[in-house]
Amino acid sequence: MTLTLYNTLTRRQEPFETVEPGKVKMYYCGVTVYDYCHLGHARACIVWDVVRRYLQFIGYEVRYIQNFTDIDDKILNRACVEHSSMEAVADRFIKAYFEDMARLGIKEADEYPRATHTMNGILRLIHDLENKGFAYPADGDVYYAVRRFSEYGKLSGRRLEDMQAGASDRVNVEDPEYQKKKDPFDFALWKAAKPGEPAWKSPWGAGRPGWHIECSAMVRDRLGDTIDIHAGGADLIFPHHENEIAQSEAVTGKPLAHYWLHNGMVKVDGEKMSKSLGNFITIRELLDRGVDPMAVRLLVLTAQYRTPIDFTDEAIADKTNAWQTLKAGLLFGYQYGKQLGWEVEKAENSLIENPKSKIQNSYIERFQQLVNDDFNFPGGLTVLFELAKELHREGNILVHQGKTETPALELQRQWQTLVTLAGVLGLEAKPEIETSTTEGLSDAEIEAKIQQRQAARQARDFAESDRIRNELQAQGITLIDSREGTRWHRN
Ligand SMILES: Nc1ncnc2c1ncn2[C@@H]1O[C@H](COP(=O)(O)OP(=O)(O)OP(=O)(O)O)[C@@H](O)[C@H]1O
Ligand SMILES: [Zn+2]
Repeated sequence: MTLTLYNTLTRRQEPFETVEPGKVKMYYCGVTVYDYCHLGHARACIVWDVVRRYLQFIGYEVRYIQNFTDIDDKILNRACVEHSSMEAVADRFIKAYFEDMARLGIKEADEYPRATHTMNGILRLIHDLENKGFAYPADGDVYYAVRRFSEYGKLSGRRLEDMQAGASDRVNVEDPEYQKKKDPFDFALWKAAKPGEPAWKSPWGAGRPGWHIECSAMVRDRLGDTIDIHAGGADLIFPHHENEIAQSEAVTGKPLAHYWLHNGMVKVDGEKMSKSLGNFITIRELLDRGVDPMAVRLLVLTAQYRTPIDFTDEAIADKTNAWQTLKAGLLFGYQYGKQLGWEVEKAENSLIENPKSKIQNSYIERFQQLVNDDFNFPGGLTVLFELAKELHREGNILVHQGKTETPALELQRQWQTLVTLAGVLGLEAKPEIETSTTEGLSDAEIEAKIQQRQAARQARDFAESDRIRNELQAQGITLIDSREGTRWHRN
């Protein structure tokens, strides 16, 4: 079974082959930290989190780096409005980033480089570009000479000539940057310090780096000249990633990344959800409303990762329902394991030690076959839902008939498979939280209530009998009356 990926660079789906066998070097262009993260960022972070988890699941050792852009005009503007510093604004929103992502169950990257901590690498790259004739200083700024890089446009498929035709009437000749550039398409690698702005020393005078060079330097610093996967949102293909390629490859003469992968946008009424457009909902707002983080994950994973998603309240409601189904399957073992004679804790531990030993089966194979096709997570999810529905059905049979159709050991394997595959997608149901509402009543207490209700019924006190039923229902316990007596189950 081979993993094949759609590569933005070649516009084809290709077999995945790494530079070093068994190892993946992966870089994701993370957030510019000037505000809380919105659902668009959540999508990007969830997609790359799951890509990393999946690569690990199929046996790769993954080194995953995600940056924070902590030098930017937008951060400076916010600092100015708040009478604060760029560093303070960045620190605040980096802290918020970690809080939000933890709530969504995003695993931390191996490292989170920041532009401000990569200044030497940035200066070295600009220096090398200048030495090789790809950069020129202009009045304290330094620009990249786009026309010197013959492959410019290879990622986005844009040709300078076409862009020129389209852009000629949009160029602002009054713009001071325009005056300094030799060509309107050249872009800033270094910007001369402006009064009151943070600045770093450089051979071209005090200033700060441009956005694109930050990433080129961080990739090189942490991962080397050529990496396996460079990821980011589709909005970054041009100019950001095109410029990263121009900068890095002009210096090293080697490909920056073999696979360029891009997640589709979260949209609102057809437009990109974006901080700058103001049409966003933050992750914390959404979760504070009571939306389950796993419903957000499902919203992201039920769409192919490259296609756009429309964010609507209905979509969230729909995924919340879907999560209930999956959750029921994931909690099966905790709910019925003891009754079925499993040793749940032992089984879980052995899963952690050796996830594949216990669960080699056709479900895993099918899951892998589906996901190997360009990270088809929606396909993979169908396997999870199949397992969850089956377990849910067996749970109902157990409650009503006192035994299951499928042998207990087979059910245990199915449950373990479901938990493992869900873990690959970062989907987790926490038994201590999910069952906490019923934890107040032990099995014996529930039985006692049922006895009381039985007595009330015999005394034809149906109001009292209903009261007890409703009281139990409110605590997540359903009663089922039959000729043999009353059975119960936790919902
Ligand atoms: N609406 C969105 N849907 C999917 N991914 C997004 C969306 N908005 C941003 N991203 C991705 O999130 C990452 C961080 O984005 P960044 O902080 O640069 O946001 P941004 O695009 O500048 O913000 P905005 O456009 O909201 O002002 C990038 O990889 C970007 O492609
Ligand atoms: Zn980047």
